[in-house]
Amino acid sequence: DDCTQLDMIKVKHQWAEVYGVESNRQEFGLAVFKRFFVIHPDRSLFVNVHGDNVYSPEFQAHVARVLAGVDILISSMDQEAIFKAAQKHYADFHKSKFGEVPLVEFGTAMRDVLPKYVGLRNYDNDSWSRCYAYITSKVE
Ligand code: HEM
Repeated sequence: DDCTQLDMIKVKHQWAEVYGVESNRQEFGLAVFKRFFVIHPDRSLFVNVHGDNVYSPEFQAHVARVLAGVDILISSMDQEAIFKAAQKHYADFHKSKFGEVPLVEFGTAMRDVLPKYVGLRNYDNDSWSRCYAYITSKVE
């Protein structure tokens, strides 16, 4: 299913609660990665960023970089040319260094954690599913 204009508005708005100035984005990111490692226990790709200790400064800095990437994708979702360029940048980076990465599992981890940070009443799982699929869709 498509990530519609309305889905984008909702996701951007809810993302602001998670990642905006008044949020605790570091705590959110840590929760996502903890959940991700439950779903996908293999941490071997993350040795360079101290994946064995998610509380280490090295891993926390990695978390910040990934969330910044998610922020760029979400922010540019409705500006096709910029979005495509950003998406290609991350796709090429992961592909050249690691081959396929478990993006579906990462999305599940995000959606498992999001309701706690967005607020259950506002959280729209369907919009997040559709737009996460969009931002992680295959690039030509
Ligand atoms: C939408 C999803 C994702 C985004 C936006 C994203 C973004 C990023 C960014 C911005 C970096 C840092 C690049 C740099 O060094 O400047 C990174 C590194 C990395 N990402 Fe992702 N990522 C995503 C999902 C994943 C997933 C699911 C995996 C699963 C294995 C993964 C594995 C890695 C690894 C292993 C690194 C490098 C760690 C190191 O520095 O050694 N990423 N990612």
